[in-house]
Amino acid sequence: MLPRRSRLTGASSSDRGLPNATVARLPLYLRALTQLRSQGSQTCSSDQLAESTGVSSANVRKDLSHLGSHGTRGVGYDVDHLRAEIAQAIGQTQDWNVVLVGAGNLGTALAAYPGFTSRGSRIVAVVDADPARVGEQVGDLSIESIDQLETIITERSVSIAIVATPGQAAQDVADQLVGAGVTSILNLAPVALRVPEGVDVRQVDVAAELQILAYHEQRKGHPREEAEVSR
Ligand SMILES: NC(=O)c1ccc[n+]([C@@H]2O[C@H](COP(=O)([O-])OP(=O)(O)OC[C@H]3O[C@@H](n4cnc5c(N)ncnc54)[C@H](O)[C@@H]3O)[C@@H](O)[C@H]2O)c1
Repeated sequence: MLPRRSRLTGASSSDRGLPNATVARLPLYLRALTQLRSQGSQTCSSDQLAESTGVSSANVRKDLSHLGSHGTRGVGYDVDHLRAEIAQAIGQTQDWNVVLVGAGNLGTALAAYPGFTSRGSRIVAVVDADPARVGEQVGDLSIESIDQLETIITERSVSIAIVATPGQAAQDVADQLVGAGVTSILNLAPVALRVPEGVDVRQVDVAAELQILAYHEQRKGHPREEAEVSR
């Protein structure tokens, strides 16, 4: 039995190559470069990439230097070449098949979103534990039973899963996913998943992001309150 621990990918430097902070920004550059290309640009500067991604120019240059791309002085980066390099680095030279578990409010909204495909991930199955939901149409897919999970993962070459179940079901679902061969999980449920070594977990929590913004809002309000008191 492999050791299991609560594990989130992305908190520190990756031991497999690029720093995790760089990996997290590469999709932003790819999106910006795709847009530049569609507007007819053949070259771009680090300042342009910084502007359209919200990353500092210094970080853009540092991130791209990890790929061996340094640009040409006075010209910048070749858009097509850089797109190809980034796509290669983040594995977007192939489509990744994704299974989505939990066809509730959040799950169905994600499953019906058509924008993942153009960015390298394709939801190939939506599964749910509620028999009443099985057969219901979500976007192009019809909801399948959780009992089919293992077969779906094997037959459709799924390596990535999205967990959109209630928190109390998420660990059990993660165990089933890992048991069936999934090695990357995007967890939307508000629980820390325990997974074996070699399985990557990313956690997305909009409520936590809002709490961070609330913290900054509170800090912004603080000096104003002090100014009012001192008047
Ligand atoms: N990450 C975020 O920012 C964020 C935002 C909103 C909600 N959430 C979380 O996302 C999850 C889903 O939220 P929702 O509003 O869509 O909930 P929901 O209740 O509408 O849907 C949950 C679905 O999961 C299914 N389910 C339950 N147990 C299952 C199992 N063992 N296997 C397969 N399917 C199972 C249910 O039948 C249901 O269809 C919750 O955990 C919620 O807290 C996260």
